[in-house]
Amino acid sequence: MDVVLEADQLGKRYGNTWALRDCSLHLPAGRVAALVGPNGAGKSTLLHLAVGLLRPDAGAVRVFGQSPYDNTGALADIGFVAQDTPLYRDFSAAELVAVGAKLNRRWDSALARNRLAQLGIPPNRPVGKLSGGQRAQVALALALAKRPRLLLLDEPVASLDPLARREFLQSLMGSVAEAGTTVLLSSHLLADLERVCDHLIVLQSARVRLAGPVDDIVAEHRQLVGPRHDGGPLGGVAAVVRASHTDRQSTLLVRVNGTINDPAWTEREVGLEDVILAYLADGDTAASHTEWGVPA
Ligand SMILES: Nc1ncnc2c1ncn2[C@@H]1O[C@H](COP(=O)(O)OP(=O)(O)OP(=O)(O)O)[C@@H](O)[C@H]1O
Repeated sequence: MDVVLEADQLGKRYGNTWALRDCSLHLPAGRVAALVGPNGAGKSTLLHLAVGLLRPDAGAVRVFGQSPYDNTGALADIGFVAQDTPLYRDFSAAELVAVGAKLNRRWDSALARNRLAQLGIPPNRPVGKLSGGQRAQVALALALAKRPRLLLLDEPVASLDPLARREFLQSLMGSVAEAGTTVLLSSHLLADLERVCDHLIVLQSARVRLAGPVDDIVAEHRQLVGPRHDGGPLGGVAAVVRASHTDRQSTLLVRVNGTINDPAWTEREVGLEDVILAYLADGDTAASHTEWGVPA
């Protein structure tokens, strides 16, 4: 299994606060990975470390076996679209495509032009005068034209309308499947991610909560409904991720490590979105309450 991106006890700190901590994960080649987590969880920080814009304060990140901060040569193989898709605002889309051709080894101008024409993006208007969604489309077309082996996208579809979002994700899937590109994209739109991603990384409060292939993650989790359960071991259950109770009944989202043989429990399969929400639901906000001087 070729590993494209690997983090080992990776950490980044701003002052006394860790934006990312003890992050260990690997992303195999050819995967389309979703990076999810609440605001401030550390998603952009991880992407910025992976593209060499930030230097780790602990541990290491390697992309194609190299540290991206120390080996700028590796950047030729990485495409990155930052959050809010920054672009040179006085340049037109056509000019940006032409500049890209001068700056990149494997640039596919035809791909960018065709995409932007199909989307009806005016080629000669300064991109600063396009709508936010149109600007995002320009940035994405440029990232695809680079023909990267690893594509990092920080909330790429946040400013797109629903139709454009669907179209973008479909065409992203098409072009990455054709070229075998590995993709890591952060988003809050879980339903979109469930459709297109085959790998998942969940960050919360600067730490990795869950990471791995989507099929394995879904297969390892179940919803159990049964008599009220206030703790204690359950056969076949490795961990209770989330529990809700009425007087007589408990509904548990669990990670299983065997067969649930107790007939008192009704077992149901769960979707990826349910699993993600269960992991994110028990967020730790105590520190924030302390900082604001209000009771938790
Ligand atoms: N330049 C900075 N200086 C100080 N703290 C920062 C800086 N950049 C990020 N942080 C902090 O690091 C943490 C992680 O931020 P990050 O931008 O990685 O989160 P995120 O998961 O991408 O959030 P969002 O979904 O809101 O984009 C947050 O607590 C944030 O306030």
